[in-house]
Amino acid sequence: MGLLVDGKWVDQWYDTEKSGGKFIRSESQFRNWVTPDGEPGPTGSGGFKAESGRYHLYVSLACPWAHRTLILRELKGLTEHIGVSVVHPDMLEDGWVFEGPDFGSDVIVADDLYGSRCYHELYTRAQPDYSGRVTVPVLWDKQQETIVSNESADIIQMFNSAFNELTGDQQDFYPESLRETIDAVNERVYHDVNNGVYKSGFATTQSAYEEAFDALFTALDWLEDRLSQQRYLAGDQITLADWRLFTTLIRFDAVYVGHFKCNLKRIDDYPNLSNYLRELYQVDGVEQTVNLDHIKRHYYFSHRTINPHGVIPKGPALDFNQTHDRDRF
Ligand SMILES: N[C@@H](CCC(=O)N[C@@H](CS)C(=O)NCC(=O)O)C(=O)O
Repeated sequence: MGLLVDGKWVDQWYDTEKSGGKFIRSESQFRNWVTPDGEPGPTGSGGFKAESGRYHLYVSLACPWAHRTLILRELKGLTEHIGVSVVHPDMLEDGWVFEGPDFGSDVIVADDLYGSRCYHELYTRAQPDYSGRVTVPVLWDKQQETIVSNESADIIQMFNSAFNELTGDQQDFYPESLRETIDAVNERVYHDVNNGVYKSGFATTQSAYEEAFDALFTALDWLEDRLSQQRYLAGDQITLADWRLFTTLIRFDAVYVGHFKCNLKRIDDYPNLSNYLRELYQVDGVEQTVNLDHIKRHYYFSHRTINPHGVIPKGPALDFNQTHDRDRF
């Protein structure tokens, strides 16, 4: 685990000393957008036109942020247009790498474009003097050999609409009329739930942990209540808000309850959240993006400050294919 400083890899864990034990997530630095015509998007520079085969996605199957991009790639019919490379789930002294011990998963781990060993080589290929965290996901442009974006929230918006002409898929998970609601839900879900579990798990003081824990379970109660009144977070259609929550919920009982000490309740204890989770899991294309072997292996084996011996729990038994009751709406 580490980061790049002026293009050189430095092995160090998150520094929580200056923030009173709190984990503070850094901002993503590559913020360009793929657009239908190559015009600049809301941030960054232009020159990234939507084209088949031009872009490549680098992910970890363990990572909830990368997971969002894989889901949108499936749902928007982009699998033939955008390739994917998967890192090994063990993230140790060299950060994410493309090699590692077998642990019972048959997913191929490799950098399909450059055959790199370390994932940070991709960042220095894009920017030789890069300083900052080396995170997944990355949307890579094979033509300019650079990173278009390393911000999953932006990548899922690009996938939602930039390639529509190419794929003919007009489904809209971020419709104009619901944007205000979606953005408001996202804001709370991001801080208290998606990032909230990390703030709880990576806290190094009791008070920082308890603050994150309380905000997380207050937000889960709010979501449970919302989902007792409507089928999805923004109303009666699935939107980006749902997919952004989904990737945290699917990891919750297997990892966050134990490893990140988010143990007031399990998702299974919330009737609406658990049925909603199963419904989203059963949407066509989603199940194949979920890999619980990579998920459990990554968190329990890589976070040695939290779990020094890297022992991975065998349970819990989970079955997201059980029937759900969400068609009651
Ligand atoms: N804001 C980024 C966050 C991505 C992120 O933090 N990914 C984690 C994996 S779950 C990572 O690669 N961490 C490596 C590190 O922080 O050094 C996004 O949503 O794309």
